[in-house]
Amino acid sequence: MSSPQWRIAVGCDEAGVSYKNKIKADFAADGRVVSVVDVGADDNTAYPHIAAAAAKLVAAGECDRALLICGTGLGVAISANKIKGIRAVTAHDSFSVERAVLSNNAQVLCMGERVVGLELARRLAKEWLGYVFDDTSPSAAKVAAIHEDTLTQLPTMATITPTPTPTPLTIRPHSSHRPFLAVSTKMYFTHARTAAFTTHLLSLLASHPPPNTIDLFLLPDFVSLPSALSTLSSSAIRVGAQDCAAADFGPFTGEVSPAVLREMGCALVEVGHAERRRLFGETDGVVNAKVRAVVRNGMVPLVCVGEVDPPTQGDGEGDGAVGEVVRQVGAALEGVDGEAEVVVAYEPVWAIGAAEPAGVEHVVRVVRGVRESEVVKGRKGRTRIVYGGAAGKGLWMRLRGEVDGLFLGRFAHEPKQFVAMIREVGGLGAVDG
Ligand SMILES: O=C[C@H](O)COP(=O)(O)O
Repeated sequence: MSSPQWRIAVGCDEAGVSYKNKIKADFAADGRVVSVVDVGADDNTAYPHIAAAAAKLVAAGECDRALLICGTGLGVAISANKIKGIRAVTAHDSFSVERAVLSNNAQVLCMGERVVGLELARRLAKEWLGYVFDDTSPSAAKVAAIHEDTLTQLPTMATITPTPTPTPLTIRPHSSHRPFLAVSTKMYFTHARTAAFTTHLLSLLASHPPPNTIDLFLLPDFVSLPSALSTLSSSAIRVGAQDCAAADFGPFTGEVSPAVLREMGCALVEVGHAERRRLFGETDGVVNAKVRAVVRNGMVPLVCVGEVDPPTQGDGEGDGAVGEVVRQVGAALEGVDGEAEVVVAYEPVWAIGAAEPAGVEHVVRVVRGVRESEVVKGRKGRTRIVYGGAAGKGLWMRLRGEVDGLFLGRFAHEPKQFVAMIREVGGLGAVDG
């Protein structure tokens, strides 16, 4: 058998620079290596980004293998394994390096500069080049099983099991749903600002990881969707769109198809925002057609509803709002599969763009009214009701247990603000600075 010709990606964080450079030079001089791509600049880039960049080259078929170095070899392995199709291992002994390839067909080898001596690391990297996985070996079926859907795919929103709440019923009387937290950039951002927002968000989350108990979404403008999807692909933040067409394809110049959004990787589509109803004349019928289009394409609709006028004394403390909002929810969900997952965003129109959110009592009254309405109670699919409209820091502590999450706008347009909200909803402490 002819000896393999490897295309190898190498990378490291600041703790692994000298080993990475030494082994990279070894590879360059090794006749079994045809190319070496160094994804790690010698700066202070955090290891998850380096590891993901190298793993993506392997996943995309642009490299055959990757060798990653950090302080322990652990963080880079964990990060690389987040990339679909990647099997990354940390190994510091000859037998493990051999089995990593022959038993596990691992394409990514990780080592720790603070764990193993340089000469051993170089020797292991050299040995590693000599192993080739045998597709006909008994290990092949086990390796294939690693990537079966049940093991590798994150649960879809519809199948995520709600987190059991340890909080007493008196504090969380109306909601045991997994919290939902989304931020829309509306049309406030340039494309460059969206890119800077996602990059900064990633770096903040690297040092302050979000709890995995919340569904997190960013809804950028359409044009910024591809880069946001790419940048956030290995993070806990999923990406959604702010609107879509009611049809999948056809002569609808300027529209964006829900099928294309799905194809791009969107999981959520906002429909019926008050600004679209007011500025673009979207009626209940249009909103309903779009909700059906989103569900038809396998995504979750974020259905925006809300009364136009603030409550006045003598309207039964907002009962007029309850009736109007329940009516809007009913219209939006008409003909929608009752088993489909839906997120309803209660956004009083008068609170959107305001300095303060609606009062807690008002929100609670309307949200309870929607939750107890036949249109929601009759649904089998998970139906979360979240609040939006000048939502910001501190609001979750006042509304939790009554709403299933928050839909954020201006007050999460700085990455630090969004991270602060994530931590608040996740029950984590504030971050200094
Ligand atoms: O899309 C988000 C909501 O409309 C809330 O926006 P806002 O918080 O800037 O008022």
